[in-house]
Formats: sequence, structure tokens, C-alpha cells
Amino acid sequence: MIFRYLKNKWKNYRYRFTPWIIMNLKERKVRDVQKGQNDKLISDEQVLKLLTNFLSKLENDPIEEESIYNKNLNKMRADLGFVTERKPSVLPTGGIGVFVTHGSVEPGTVVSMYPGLIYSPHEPKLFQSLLNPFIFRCIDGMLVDGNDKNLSKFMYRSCCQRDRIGPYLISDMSWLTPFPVNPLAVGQYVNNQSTEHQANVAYQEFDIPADFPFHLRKFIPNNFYSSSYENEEIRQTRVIVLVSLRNIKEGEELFSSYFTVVH
Ligand SMILES: C[S@@+](CC[C@H](N)C(=O)[O-])C[C@H]1O[C@@H](n2cnc3c(N)ncnc32)[C@H](O)[C@@H]1O
Repeated sequence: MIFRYLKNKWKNYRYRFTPWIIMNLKERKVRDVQKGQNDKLISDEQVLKLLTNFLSKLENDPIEEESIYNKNLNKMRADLGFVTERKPSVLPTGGIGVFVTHGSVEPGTVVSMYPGLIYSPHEPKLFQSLLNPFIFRCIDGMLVDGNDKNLSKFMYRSCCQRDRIGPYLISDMSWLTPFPVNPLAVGQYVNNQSTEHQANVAYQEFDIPADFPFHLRKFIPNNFYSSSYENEEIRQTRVIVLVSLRNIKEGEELFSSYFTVVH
């Protein structure tokens, strides 16, 4: 009886970043979600509309990475009304974080995307996951490796090249550099909330439909580890968006909750 109670309680936790969480269990702060499995802050239709509109504004040139990045930051400011960028965290031991560097964000807005290679729960990832703080766990058990260095970087690049259709890439590789062509693709650097800094964003999973405009796929910062199945060149691509929980002002750092409890 008590065993079943504990087992259910354990299953209700969604440990987004397992290795870091185990090290920091005592200091954890939890995001509470009431009722069932649905913790989406905005609808899938809203996510799809935002991504389609925003990605269609972006420019792309793999040779001029830095100037394209700057142009696309301006487009972000013009189109979304805010800009997010990576900078040293306000937390003394927080490494790099993500900040709203221009404008302000309304509640319920997509502020970032979590880039990376998508693994099904059964796929091998031992070497990629060793000492890797960027492995994100989705609610359905899929994993996203958002590490932009070492073996993870190599694996992501190889899978993108494998899946290209003729000269066309179906996902973005520039998030592995300091100049992501899609400036939303920095969500892997968002730090965990603390007592002084409550979460102002939350993760939400979304599957890009197979009929998503093909010419915009090159801006999607996620790709599958496994190759496509026969007769299925384009799949629904899992993406993770970070959605604002409240109004976020210029200069604020983004914080998420690495733990979510569903009651
Ligand atoms: C997904 S990464 C976030 C990016 C990280 N800040 C960096 O510079 O690479 C997760 C890691 O960030 C650090 N981190 C996240 N939240 C933190 C916090 N509240 N306090 C201290 N370190 C934190 C931990 O080292 C954790 O393993």
C-alpha cells in the first residue's frame, strides 16, 4: 500500500534535468500542476501560429552567421516586441543564462525554444549523457540533448546531414554556434529557479506537424536521432517551447522549473 503510494508520487514528478536534480534535491523548488497530464499554458494552435509567423520573417545565410544573427535579433524585436540573449547568469554559480535584453514579454508568450537531438526512451545515449547537464526529459519520456559541445554536437550535426533532402536541410544546426539563425533557440541555457528567483517561464512540448511549411523547417532547432522510416521522409518534429508565466521586464533573467509535479 505504502509502496504503491510512493510509486505513484514518484511517477508524478517530471524531472526535467535528472543529473543536476539528484545533486540538488534538498534545495528543489517545484512547479505545481493541478489535474491530469495537461500542463500546457497556451494551445498547440497558438504555438504553431507563432512559430509559422516568426520563422517566416527570418533570414538565413550559413556563410554570414554573425550578421544574419544580428539581423534576426532585429526581426525578433520588430515582430515579437522583445529580444532574448545569452549572458552570464545573475546566480554566482549559474554559468550562462538567458535574459530579456530588449522590450518586455507578456504572460503566455513563447520566449525560447529548447534545441537538440531527440531520442526515444529506448534509444542508446549513454555516452552522450555522461556528465551532460543538457539532457531534457519530455512528459512522454522522449529526451532532448541540447548540449552544443563534444559528442552531442557531433551527433546532432551528423543526423542533420543524414536527413537533408537534396540540398535542403530540414533542421537548423546554427544553434550549435554563438549565432543561432533562429534567435529563439537558446532555451537550453535557461537556469533553474531558486528562492530569490522564482520561475518566470515553463516548458511546453509541441509536435511540428508533417505539413509544416517545408522552407521553414531549416529554422527548427531539433532533429531525430533515429533515421526516418521507409516512405516517411518528413516526420512530426518534437520541439520544446518556453512560455512566460508572467510579465517579464527588460533586463530580467529567465528561470524555469526543472521539476514539475502533477497532482
Ligand atoms: C541546462 S544547463 C543551463 C545552462 C548553464 N547555466 C550553463 O552555463 O551551461 C543546467 C546547468 O545549469 C546550472 N544551473 C541551473 N540552474 C541553476 C541554479 N539555480 N543555480 C546554480 N546552477 C544552476 C547547473 O550547473 C545545471 O547543471
